Amino acid sequence: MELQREPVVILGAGGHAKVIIDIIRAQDLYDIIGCLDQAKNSGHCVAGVKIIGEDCMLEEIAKSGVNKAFVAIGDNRRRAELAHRVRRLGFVLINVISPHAYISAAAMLDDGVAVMPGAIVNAGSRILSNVIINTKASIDHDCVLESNCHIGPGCTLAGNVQVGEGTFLGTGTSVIPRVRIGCWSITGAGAVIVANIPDNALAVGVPGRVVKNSRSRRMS
Ligand SMILES: CC(=O)SCCNC(=O)CCNC(=O)[C@H](O)C(C)(C)COP(=O)(O)OP(=O)(O)OC[C@H]1O[C@@H](n2cnc3c(N)ncnc32)[C@H](O)[C@@H]1OP(=O)(O)O
Repeated sequence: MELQREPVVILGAGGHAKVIIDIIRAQDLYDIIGCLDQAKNSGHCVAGVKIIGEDCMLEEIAKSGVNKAFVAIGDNRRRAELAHRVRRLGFVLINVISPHAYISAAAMLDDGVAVMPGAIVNAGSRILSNVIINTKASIDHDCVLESNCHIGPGCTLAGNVQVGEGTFLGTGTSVIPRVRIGCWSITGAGAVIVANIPDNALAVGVPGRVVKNSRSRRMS
């Protein structure tokens, strides 16, 4: 008997959404009813999926009986805001996990999480809501990734690392064991983090040093 796929709506239609669509197709659990984006892009397609309108259509979509959504937006603050809004409208946020990622059975994932191809999540790690674990990133044992953070492509987190809410780790960041990176911070591509990083900091280099405040920057 063929499995019934559930309908899901995607918020966002950029490069990140393109990868999310690819993984949802590989998961083979959901039928994508369309993407929501800015009005000027309505009618266009992303990875073969139609942009059916703007976020203001969410209520109408909910009334039509669709109750699954995914926020496919790389910017951490915007993703957090939209996730809050779709939950208030009664949607359930699905997890988008590549079949080419390894997730330990002893790891815990909340909702709205994206795990891209080649990523690894080892035993005892906790991944909270709306986190992105990008391509080939590895999260070793007993890490905690707080909600709305984004672990960029190729990052390596050793054991017992904590990443605060809304933080973005740039491509190829490495973090040694037991370090905490605070909330809404950013690390530059290739940074090696060997000591705790406070909230709202931008840290770059080897070893990673805080060079400025992260507040004015986009998180992607
Ligand atoms: C699938 C995907 O694509 S997911 C998205 C992945 N995206 C990324 O990985 C982006 C990573 N981004 C970076 O590394 C950027 O360079 C950022 C975020 C660190 C730049 O942040 P900004 O606030 O624009 O900082 P700015 O460019 O002013 O740099 C500040 C200082 O840090 C230096 N710097 C910037 N990036 C780095 C880096 N990766 N490593 C070392 N030094 C760096 C700059 O040269 C500058 O030094 P100076 O003050 O001596 O001139």
